[in-house]
Amino acid sequence: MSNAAEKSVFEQLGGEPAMAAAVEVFYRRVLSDEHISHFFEDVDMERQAAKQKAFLTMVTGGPVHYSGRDMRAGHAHLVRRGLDDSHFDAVAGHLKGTLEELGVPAPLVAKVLAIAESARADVLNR
Ligand code: HEM
Repeated sequence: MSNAAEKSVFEQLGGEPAMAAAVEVFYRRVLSDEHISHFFEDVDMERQAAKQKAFLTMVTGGPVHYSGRDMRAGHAHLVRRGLDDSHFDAVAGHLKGTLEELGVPAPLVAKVLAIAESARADVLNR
């Protein structure tokens, strides 16, 4: 694994410690955005932190593996509450902003966003 191109984006970002920093920034951004923060109101804090970490680890190809069915099931109740493309776009935007704030190189940011984008249909249950 000496070739960086063979590493997952998760590893290229710096693995676990980088994820911890990213979770903090991402969490702050999402919860301070009134367009999407209401979806997180009834979610308990501990579970929320784990969710954010799972989110970032998953979209960067780290050691968390949810199937498409899990992503569908995990967001189905949110879709019933109106979750749509505008909310997905907002979360993707915060993901981008988080990585940029942490100084992640643009090509790597683009890779992460492409991975996140690939989950859109499942997250929105369509
Ligand atoms: C690439 C896009 C996304 C990924 C990879 C992702 C990932 C995840 C994961 C791994 C979970 C935990 C599932 C479980 O075990 O229950 C989860 C739950 C959740 N997601 Fe997402 N998510 C995405 C998009 C979104 C969006 C756009 C929103 C809302 C704006 C959102 C809001 C939530 C909430 C509120 C929960 C917790 C639900 C609950 O506990 O009741 N997610 N997400």
